[in-house]
Amino acid sequence: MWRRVTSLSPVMSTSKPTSLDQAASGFKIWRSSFSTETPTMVKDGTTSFKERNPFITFVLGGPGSGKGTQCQKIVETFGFKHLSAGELLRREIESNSEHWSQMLNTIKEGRIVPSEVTVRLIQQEMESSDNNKFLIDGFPRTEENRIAFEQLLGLEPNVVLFFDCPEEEMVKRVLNRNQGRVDDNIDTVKKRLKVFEILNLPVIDYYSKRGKLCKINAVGTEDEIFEKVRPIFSACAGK
Ligand SMILES: Nc1ncnc2c1ncn2[C@@H]1O[C@H](COP(=O)(O)OP(=O)(O)OP(=O)(O)O)[C@@H](O)[C@H]1O
Ligand SMILES: O=c1ccn([C@@H]2O[C@H](COP(=O)(O)O)[C@@H](O)[C@H]2O)c(=O)[nH]1
Ligand SMILES: [Mg+2]
Repeated sequence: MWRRVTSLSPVMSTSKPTSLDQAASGFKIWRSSFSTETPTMVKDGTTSFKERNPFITFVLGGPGSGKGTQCQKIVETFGFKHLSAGELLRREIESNSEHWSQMLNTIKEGRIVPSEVTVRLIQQEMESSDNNKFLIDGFPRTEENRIAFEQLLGLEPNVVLFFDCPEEEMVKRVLNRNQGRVDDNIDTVKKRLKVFEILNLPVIDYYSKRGKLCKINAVGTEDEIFEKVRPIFSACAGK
């Protein structure tokens, strides 16, 4: 019942002056204060992150599709480092970092935080990790996110998981989650579903065309779903 998309409403902020950008014009000052320097530059003979040749998995799916739940199981079984983009943003808000109130409002509205913010947070976590296998959960949300990540880090994902779940099931799971998230309410969930359909499905389609997508039916118990995930990583981990 929430699948109909009537317009490209103000769901994200882009770096080019499009109509979407105008709709999100409240972000302009916020965005301009973030550095665009590429932190992967080699400094003083140190190795760039790209040269570590990390194994990168993007984990995508609508709100409540079970991304975080399955990431936890992948971590336990295959030893990946789990980076949830939403969690990194929530941590920034809790630490009262600069722009915390814009981030909070964006999340309450189910919209997308500018790429430079999210990519910077993900990049910092990756570069400071000893682990070289990453699960990047809930990112990229938009084509702009995807391009920003690939350009700034000079890296593409090795695998993209897509947890495909019916909307009714996603709504039920989110509303039962009980973790005190500001976006776990019916109004925000409707908006997040719309944003997912308009902005995230094209990213999923892009990786499908590149032969990188593993689409998983996310209906069933958590263990049943993990049994569909396991073979994807078993091949490279020998488990
Ligand atoms: N297969 C499942 N069956 C029933 N409930 C599930 C299943 N997988 C996860 N859940 C529950 O559904 C809720 C949402 O799961 P989870 O947080 O993993 O989703 P998510 O995709 O990370 O969502 P979001 O994008 O909102 O962060 C949680 O309460 C979780 O315990
Ligand atoms: O790359 C991202 C990831 C998340 N957001 C915002 O955070 C919320 C919650 O994300 P979850 O992955 O569901 O935890 C999401 O609805 C967005 O508002 C983002 O802007 N960019
Ligand atoms: Mg999650």
